[in-house]
Amino acid sequence: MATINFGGVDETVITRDEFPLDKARQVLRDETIAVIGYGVQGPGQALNLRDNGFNVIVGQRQDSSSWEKAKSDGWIEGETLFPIEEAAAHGTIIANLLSDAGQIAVWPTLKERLTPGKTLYFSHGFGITFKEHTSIVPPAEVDVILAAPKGSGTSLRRLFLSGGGLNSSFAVYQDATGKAYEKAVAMGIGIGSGYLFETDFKKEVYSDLTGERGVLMGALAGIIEAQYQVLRQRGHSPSEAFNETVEELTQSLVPLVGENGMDWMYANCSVTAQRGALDWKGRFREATLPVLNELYDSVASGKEAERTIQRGSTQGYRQELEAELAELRESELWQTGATVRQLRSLSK
Ligand SMILES: NC(=O)c1ccc[n+]([C@@H]2O[C@H](COP(=O)([O-])OP(=O)(O)OC[C@H]3O[C@@H](n4cnc5c(N)ncnc54)[C@H](O)[C@@H]3O)[C@@H](O)[C@H]2O)c1
Ligand SMILES: CC(C)(O)[C@@H](O)C(=O)O
Ligand SMILES: [Mg+2]
Ligand SMILES: [Mg+2]
Repeated sequence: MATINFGGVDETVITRDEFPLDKARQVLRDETIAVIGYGVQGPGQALNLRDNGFNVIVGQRQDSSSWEKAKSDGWIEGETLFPIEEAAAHGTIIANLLSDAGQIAVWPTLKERLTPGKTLYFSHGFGITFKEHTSIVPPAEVDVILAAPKGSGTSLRRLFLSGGGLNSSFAVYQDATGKAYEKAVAMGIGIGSGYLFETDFKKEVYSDLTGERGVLMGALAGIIEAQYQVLRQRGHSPSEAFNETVEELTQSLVPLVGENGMDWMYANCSVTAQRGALDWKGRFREATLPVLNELYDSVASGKEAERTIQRGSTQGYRQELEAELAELRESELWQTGATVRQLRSLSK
């Protein structure tokens, strides 16, 4: 375990150097990891674990598109691919990677198979933290651990295949065997994490729900829509509005932020741009602070969890989500984006 100073604050970080893959394999050598759910994280984690040499099986609803996807990813019916009940019975580490709302309906099935000494693994603190809403209360004799990749399961798999690793947080909620900590770290390494940051279930879910509703997804889409709208209403063409709002952001400036920080991106723009951005960023910060505080309160009060569960448990919810995404995709803004993306290949 390394102590690393982040902006003046010491934090505990696990690196692959001190907890190499061989050690992770050693810790989990007698375990069968049953990955339950094959949505986005399910495939990423199950395939990385399998390729890393762990003993993995997948549990999924039969006659679902995810079942077919699992088969096409090389999981074999009756050998490494089972209905949820069977996989949970075979698994000694039950990796609960169902949707957060879906975990509620399946919980009694998993709970029944969580015999003493087994491990319950999550990639989110949701089910445990919001137990008043989920009723997920694990038996006392099992370890309860978390490794939560800080990014999409798609990126987790892509980075793994390219030899990299996505950073994850990890936590122990319940240590029944005295080995929960090393199992959590070993799972984190096994699924293909780069660095592992220690947290607890509550902090993980509060920060994660705030991040995705805020800057990472909700605020990102919202501020893009607002600026595009202003530019269009002031007479700019779709392509001009899109290029100045999205294309330059994703293709030129955000990669520079990722590479070397905000000041580096600023320093690579004109003095005119730097002056204006430095003058205006405070206005944007102040304008969004109340919204972000309201969002955090909504997360901490359980309101966000309640809404996720309520909406996520209704019949036909996947189709509703699809329809909302289609509306986004078919908007002038994102249709313009589709055309602009096609032009990228021509300019290569
Ligand atoms: N999507 C990500 O990249 C990501 C990143 C970090 C953490 N997580 C966490 O990982 C977990 C899994 O997320 P995900 O996005 O992969 O899930 P998801 O929403 O894609 O759902 C996973 C699977 O659950 C199945 N499912 C849902 N309800 C069910 C039910 N009642 N019975 C049986 N199966 C059901 C779905 O068919 C799907 O195959 C969640 O806790 C999530 O918060 C996800
Ligand atoms: C990929 C995200 C947004 O980081 C994750 O938290 C999720 O819920 O999918
Ligand atoms: Mg999330
Ligand atoms: Mg997240």
